[in-house]
Amino acid sequence: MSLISPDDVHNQLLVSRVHPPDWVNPQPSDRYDLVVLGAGTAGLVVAAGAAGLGIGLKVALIEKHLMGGDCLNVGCVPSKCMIRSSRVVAEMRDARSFGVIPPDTIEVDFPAVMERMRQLRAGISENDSADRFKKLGVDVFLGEASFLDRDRIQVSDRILNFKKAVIATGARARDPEIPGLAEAGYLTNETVFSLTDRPRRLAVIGGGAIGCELAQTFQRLGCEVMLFHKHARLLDREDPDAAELLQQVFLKEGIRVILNCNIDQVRSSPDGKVIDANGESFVVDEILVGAGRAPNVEGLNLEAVGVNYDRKGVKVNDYLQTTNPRIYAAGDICMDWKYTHAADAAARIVIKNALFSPFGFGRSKLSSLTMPWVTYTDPEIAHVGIYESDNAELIKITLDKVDRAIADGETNGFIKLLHRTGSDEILGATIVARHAGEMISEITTAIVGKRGLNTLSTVIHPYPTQAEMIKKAADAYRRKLLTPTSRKLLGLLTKFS
Ligand SMILES: Cc1cc2nc3c(=O)[nH]c(=O)nc-3n(C[C@H](O)[C@H](O)[C@H](O)COP(=O)(O)OP(=O)(O)OC[C@H]3O[C@@H](n4cnc5c(N)ncnc54)[C@H](O)[C@@H]3O)c2cc1C
Ligand SMILES: NC(=O)c1ccc[n+]([C@@H]2O[C@H](COP(=O)([O-])OP(=O)(O)OC[C@H]3O[C@@H](n4cnc5c(N)ncnc54)[C@H](O)[C@@H]3O)[C@@H](O)[C@H]2O)c1
Repeated sequence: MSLISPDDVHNQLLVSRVHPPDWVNPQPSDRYDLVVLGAGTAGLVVAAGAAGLGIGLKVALIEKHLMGGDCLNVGCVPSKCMIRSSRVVAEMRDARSFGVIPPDTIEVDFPAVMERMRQLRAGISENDSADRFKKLGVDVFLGEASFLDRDRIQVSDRILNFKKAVIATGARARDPEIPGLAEAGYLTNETVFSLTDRPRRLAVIGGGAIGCELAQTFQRLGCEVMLFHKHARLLDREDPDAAELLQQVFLKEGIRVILNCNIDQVRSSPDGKVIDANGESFVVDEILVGAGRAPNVEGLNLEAVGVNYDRKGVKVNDYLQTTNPRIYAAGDICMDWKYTHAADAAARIVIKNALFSPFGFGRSKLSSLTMPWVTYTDPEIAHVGIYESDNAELIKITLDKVDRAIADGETNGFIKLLHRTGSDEILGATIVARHAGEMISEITTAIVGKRGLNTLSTVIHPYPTQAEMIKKAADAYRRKLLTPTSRKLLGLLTKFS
């Protein structure tokens, strides 16, 4: 049976790279300096980073399913490919406002959208391939890893002795435990990208990152989408104005958003799957669940090595060390930040702390990271640092003041920038814009480089770009500094100039 469906040429290429069917696990070394469990982003970065140093470290990497993990196979990559197709649809629907006459009907060839995604995903997969890691000097083992005792890990018929180990086994869709849901059947991120036919009516459970990105994508690709969310607003952990703006976009695009929802049960009927919620019954063809994540701890036998965990994942300290000091963890298995770039950053910390910090000297901390994130809806919502708080002053600039956004017809958005009261120190920002993800790094760079709004206001931004919004925010800060006295002083200066 194929490891990922459909069993077409693209998925065959993918599998040939990330879980080659004819792979023979190597004879293990006597003792590994590092054994990495899980070959998603975190595991791959740890293994490549340690082996790639060229200092003779013995590194083993174990993967039970597909190397590349969620991001490549069933997460970031396939979702962003589909989002791109769905943006084309949105642009075509909106074409008249640009003076372009669209065809009478805009047809979406859903199987072709999915095939494009599979083709691009297979193309990208080489980077995460077993062959590449073998060439880097990593011993790649395909099979399920399990700790035997404090020194040994078992994978299939091989036993690996380790000095240090890294748990990077990631997370999976959390079962929302709704009566009847399992019996009726549902999709998760592990199965939704295998669809080849478009469901006519799709329910999405969960209005977080997965739910929002995919609800909009499927609606634009021609499904009737109903989005069920527990809380009073979508993306409830994001800036409320950003979430409100997105909600308005969703409603305008025809997504049915059911908020404050409590799903009583799911049942099957001749007409489809019925969701009973908030006193109503909703009939759909497929249900996609994006209701948070559960850590992949099962089968690891963590008890044998004294690694503590709970329903949120493996417990780590700020150095990413588990309760067994020789075992570290990185990525979705142990972190609240469930992002590929966060897994990557954590993996780098693990390499440093596990291998290059004798007696604990020079260790790096997870809490020292400045972590941005982006929800790739349209418009995108990007965030870094703090949200609005009493100790910070807010500057808000809307995109309708930015020439390039006006020219692009993309004025639905804003930047909210927070700086320390009485100083130009940037504490956080939320950007809502079509390409907000491309803009947030300027703010992250400023925060990491300890540069404030005074510096940003001296940075020349090419005209016309939407990122000028950031410069406008910095200029607004400078204007706030002008007091009646300083204005008088400036007046005097002009007199003598
Ligand atoms: C739909 C979706 C879209 C996303 N979009 C984005 C995005 O746009 N940007 C972003 O930054 N993040 C995104 N994410 C999150 C991102 O995919 C994860 O944060 C990232 O993949 C975490 O990497 P990881 O290495 O910790 O875990 P994973 O990628 O889950 O990798 C863990 C690996 O361990 C393997 N494994 C598990 N148990 C064992 C075992 N016992 N033995 C051996 N191997 C094992 C698994 O098979 C898996 O390959 C998205 C996630 C989803 C679901
Ligand atoms: N662009 C990105 O970086 C990106 C994209 C997708 C996913 N991710 C990562 O993947 C992780 C998982 O995403 P997610 O969307 O599953 O989790 P999430 O935690 O972001 O959102 C899930 C939401 O579903 C709600 N929910 C839970 N049970 C429910 C129920 N029975 N009915 C209605 N609503 C319910 C929760 O209250 C929550 O708000 C996220 O933490 C995110 O970091 C990142």
